[in-house]
Amino acid sequence: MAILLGSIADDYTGASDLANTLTKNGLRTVQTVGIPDPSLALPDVDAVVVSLKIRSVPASDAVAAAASAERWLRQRGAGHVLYKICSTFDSTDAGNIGPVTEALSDAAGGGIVLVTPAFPETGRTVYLGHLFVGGQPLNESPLKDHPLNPMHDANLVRVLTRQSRNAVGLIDLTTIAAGPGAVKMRLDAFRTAGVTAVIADAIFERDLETLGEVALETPVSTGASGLGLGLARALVRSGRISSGGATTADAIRPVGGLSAIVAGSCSKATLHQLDIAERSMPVLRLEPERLLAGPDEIAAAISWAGDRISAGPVVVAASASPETVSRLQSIYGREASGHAIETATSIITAELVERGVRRLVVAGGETSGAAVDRLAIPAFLIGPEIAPGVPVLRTVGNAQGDMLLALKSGNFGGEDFFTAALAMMH
Ligand SMILES: Nc1ncnc2c1ncn2[C@@H]1O[C@H](COP(=O)(O)OP(=O)(O)OP(=O)(O)O)[C@@H](O)[C@H]1O
Ligand SMILES: O=C(O)[C@@H](O)C(=O)CO
Repeated sequence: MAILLGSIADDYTGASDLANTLTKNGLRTVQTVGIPDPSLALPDVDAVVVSLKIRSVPASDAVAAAASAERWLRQRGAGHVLYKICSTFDSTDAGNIGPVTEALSDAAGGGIVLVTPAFPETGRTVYLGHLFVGGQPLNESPLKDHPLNPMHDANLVRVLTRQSRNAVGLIDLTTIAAGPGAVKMRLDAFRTAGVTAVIADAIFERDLETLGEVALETPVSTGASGLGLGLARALVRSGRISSGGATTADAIRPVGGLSAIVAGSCSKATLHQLDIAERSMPVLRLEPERLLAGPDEIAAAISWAGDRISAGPVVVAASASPETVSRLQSIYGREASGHAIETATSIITAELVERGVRRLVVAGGETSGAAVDRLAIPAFLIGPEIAPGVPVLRTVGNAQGDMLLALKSGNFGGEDFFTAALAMMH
């Protein structure tokens, strides 16, 4: 299997978001969970998205994991590797976007890297290097209260500079509107000045098409699904996609079994989706303090779900408001509480699957990563889109048999996302 485009995603929901975008734009795509075991038979595809859980780990661990994935992708023919980051640039001053971008660039011989988290379809735009989430600058958006990576600066040149060894440049919208030739000239000037990463503005899909065309001529880029769209369209335009396009129908053949939703995302969108779900299905709100105190809360949740699940889908949620999250973090620490809650939600997920759940929605990137790892699912085929950035996924090579999943990024999906997702999974 020779692939045209490789991607390393820093979390699992982000990986499915990108895989969805690549599929919608004509690339046959598979999402793997980590570097797949050689024994796993992967379908014939144009693009592979390797999901890693490296957004909120120490930078040196993120660099090592990304470097191995890059080698694996290059060995399979990938001429370009996109490092898929969050469209809200989730990271801290300690990394990991800067260190991983520089390491991937070094591995590819040291070229300049285009960086943009723009994803206009979900309201993420970049202007003069400043990231907007809907109508708000990043630092005024709900991302200011993110449990793991609170974002307090909308100026991405500054944010990336704090994470990088080398200088960071900006390619502004005026240059991008002038087309690929103008962008290449600007990149050349930056390269001569020793800059190794540039934040690129993008507001409309046409900006991302320009950036995708330029990026495809370089070995590495860093961005969200918008840049994926640009790269996919550039590949299709180049005539190098021979497959006649991607299809998603096969991925949603019915799997039967029970269905459940597990949420660990504390994002504003998820909190509202949980309130709406409460009107139509049983929702268990876990007590985070009790989750951290010992195994009793996990056992109680499994028993609560076991009593109800044969009658219809159930929801188990750790999610809480920013005030509750900060109170917990001030007692137990940010990383320790996040990690303990992810472990708890992943144990509950695995127990639900043990009891026959085959259709599963997980809300939150870190939460999804922990759950998918515990289930040891090796890879996913990409099905149709439920909401922008969230496709139905079908497991490949799963020990429990075929399952359908949706891994929802915290801020994605309309208010009825959970019922909409389950309505597409049979
Ligand atoms: N009640 C809570 N108090 C403190 N932390 C919590 C609570 N509930 C969940 N968490 C933690 O908050 C973090 C949420 O991150 P996660 O990536 O799952 O969601 P998200 O950031 O909304 O999603 P995404 O990364 O896809 O945008 C996880 O580490 C989770 O364990
Ligand atoms: O880009 C996004 O916003 C999402 O795919 C994501 O990465 C959230 O975890």
